[in-house]
Amino acid sequence: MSLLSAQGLTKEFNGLMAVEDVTLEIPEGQVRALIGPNGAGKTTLVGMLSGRTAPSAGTVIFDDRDVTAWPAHKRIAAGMGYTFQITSIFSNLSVWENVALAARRTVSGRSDVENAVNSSLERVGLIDHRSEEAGDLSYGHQRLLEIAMGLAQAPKLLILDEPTQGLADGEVAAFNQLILELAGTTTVLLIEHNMDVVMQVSDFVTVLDAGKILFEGIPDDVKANVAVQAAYLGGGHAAA
Ligand SMILES: Nc1ncnc2c1ncn2[C@@H]1O[C@H](COP(=O)(O)OP(=O)(O)OP(=O)(O)O)[C@@H](O)[C@H]1O
Repeated sequence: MSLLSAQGLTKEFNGLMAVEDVTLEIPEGQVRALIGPNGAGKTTLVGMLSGRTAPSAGTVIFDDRDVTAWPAHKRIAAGMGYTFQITSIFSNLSVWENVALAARRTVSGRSDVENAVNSSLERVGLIDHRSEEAGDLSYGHQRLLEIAMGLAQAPKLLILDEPTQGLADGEVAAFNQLILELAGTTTVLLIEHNMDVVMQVSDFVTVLDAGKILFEGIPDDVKANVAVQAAYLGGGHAAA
């Protein structure tokens, strides 16, 4: 069964088709990667899925409900979580308190919030940093804190927007491990430029190019596809 289903999603900006007639099904438990060259429409598509961008046409069904007209906060409450940007981290609050603030948006009751915060910090490997001021964390740890803030909301679907950007190699490896551990319990939509990460953690890949789906398949098939190589991976020749 699909947890998220998008049909015919389209976004036009003053005549420019940023996303055109995209239909997408994400089954429960899947780690789905969304890739594509700069300007392909990834951010616009995810904006329509998460409620930050109103579509020009199309529908979004999440967890069996038509959420197309729902604002972002209502979708978050229904189980659609996405990583917070570092800009939404309060740098002079502790790591723990930042995650608690996120958790309180969907989890109620003191002990449930505490459990959500502790387990999220454990999952991303930041539990030993819980008392530190968030602003004192390294860049890589701040990115993991964003993920912990998303996880603390106990999402059915976790949307990660370029989570490995700016991470050191060792931190990327830790991120991969985290996603592999989440797989099966949390459905993940991952916008990612790092192809090694995509190959290692995703079950299925959607390739967007010029606002349309160019190809969908398992990572090995995406890697082998000539049109994808031409559009995105920088090699080969597109089929005519
Ligand atoms: N608010 C807007 N107004 C006008 N055009 C926009 C707006 N947002 C995006 N676009 C255009 O829509 C197209 C898709 O942009 P989008 O940011 O969704 O692509 P992307 O795949 O996320 O790119 P990147 O990988 O660089 O983040 C681009 O041509 C962009 O210039």
